[in-house]
Amino acid sequence: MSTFVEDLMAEVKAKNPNEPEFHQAVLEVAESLALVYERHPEYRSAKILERIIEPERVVMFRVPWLDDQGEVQINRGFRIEMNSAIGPYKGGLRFHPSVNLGILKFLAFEQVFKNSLTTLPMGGGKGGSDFDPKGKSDNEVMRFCQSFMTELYRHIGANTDVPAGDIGVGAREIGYLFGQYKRIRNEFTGVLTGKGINWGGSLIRPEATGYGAVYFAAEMLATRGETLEGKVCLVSGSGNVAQYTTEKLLELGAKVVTLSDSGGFIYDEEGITREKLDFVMELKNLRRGRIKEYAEEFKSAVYTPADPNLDHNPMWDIKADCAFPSATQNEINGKDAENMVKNGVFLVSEGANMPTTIEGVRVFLENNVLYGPGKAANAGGVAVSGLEMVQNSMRLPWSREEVDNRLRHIMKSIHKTCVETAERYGTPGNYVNGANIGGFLKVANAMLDQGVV
Ligand SMILES: NC(=O)C1=CN([C@@H]2O[C@H](COP(=O)(O)OP(=O)(O)OC[C@H]3O[C@@H](n4cnc5c(N)ncnc54)[C@H](O)[C@@H]3O)[C@@H](O)[C@H]2O)C=CC1
Ligand SMILES: O=C(O)CCC(=O)C(=O)O
Repeated sequence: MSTFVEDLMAEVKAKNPNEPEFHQAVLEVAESLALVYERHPEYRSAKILERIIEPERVVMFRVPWLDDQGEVQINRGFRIEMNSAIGPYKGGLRFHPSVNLGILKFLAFEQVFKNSLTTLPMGGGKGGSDFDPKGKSDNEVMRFCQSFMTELYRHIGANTDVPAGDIGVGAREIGYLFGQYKRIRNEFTGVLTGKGINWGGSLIRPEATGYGAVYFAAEMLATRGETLEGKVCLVSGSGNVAQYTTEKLLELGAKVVTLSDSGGFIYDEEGITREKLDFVMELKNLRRGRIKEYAEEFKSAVYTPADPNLDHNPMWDIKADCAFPSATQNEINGKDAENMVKNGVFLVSEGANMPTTIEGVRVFLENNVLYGPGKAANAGGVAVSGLEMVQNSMRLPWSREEVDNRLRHIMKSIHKTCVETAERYGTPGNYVNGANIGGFLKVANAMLDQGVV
């Protein structure tokens, strides 16, 4: 580790105690930027990274609501407005009991670089709450969302900060949040993305993150003259990103054999077909059930419950060619990464944000795995959110084909930026450096132009 990185990390840890995920995200970027700082001391003297690390604004607020029994419940709400050098703050809202300041800061920090890579004018932000939508009635979710927006509305706006979905925030939640914003502000604007198609949403936004992660994988494979046809793929998660990753993989002739949720994973050796995926979509999006039910429905599948006492996840110990982690942060540790390499996995395209630990990333890079980090591979979601903002400004919706073509083009361009930047900075094939440096340069140059703000 260079002295620059050591000093920076000591300060980050001292100023942001008890935020391990944030430290991890900063360390990964700082290590890449050490290569840039050797050539461009102007970024170092202007303390660009030190400024990016400090959120422009953090809003933390009380979210009181009444449950179906009439009892008062209190959650904590957050919005991290991380960086607005290249556009309005943009990034999702996460509703999950694990949400805290450190997790949202890591996500907002990643978002700054990711949004820059999309080529669209979007700054970085993230928000959410420790509210758990699991097991709540629609009315409870609505009352929570209305209370959340009753504070959040002051801080956001179509040209200021545009939230969207993330874990636990899908079409239902965005609908309730948008309804409350419109009621309070008395205006119909593109203040949120991921909206319903009849009220300002964009076609392909629900599919975009998953499709994008697969397009990115196809680009990586093309560098070795390969395609996804016939590849055996591990997909984790079973929510929005996992579902549309699976859909696109099936379309391109790959075989998907796993899906998971926080309870455990299913392994279907025969492969998840279109019909089985429809079952998962109904199970997760409408009935809001557990993935375990897949193995009860389809006899070709085996369900393995999650075991917190194991030092690895047996799902990552299954023979396969490609992996698409699409659940949550740090779901692949060093041991998992070793198991994957041992079992033949030679491509990892991250649909989730930071699903691989620092040790896991090291294993992938040392073993020449085609490793697409989340901030590049899953940027398709926010990219189509950016396209939703464009359509809202024009008050003109685009066709499915138009949006999908633009998404493909953006993923191709992100891939090209990663490859060319990694090469320019002396680490060919290293998508981590390519994404970190490629995302950084645009933001850093904008910050230099705009003075010390
Ligand atoms: N929705 C989007 O457009 C984007 C999402 N992402 C990332 O993709 C990942 C998945 O998000 P979505 O599919 O949108 O959320 P979702 O709420 O639709 O699905 C989340 C999935 O992850 C699983 N999960 C959550 N916590 C878990 C845990 N602790 N252990 C095991 N499984 C767990 C859930 O059971 C569920 O299957 C997250 O890392 C998110 O930040 C990244 C870019 C955009
Ligand atoms: O669509 C968006 O604005 C946010 C997507 C998101 O939260 C992410 O890229 O992690």
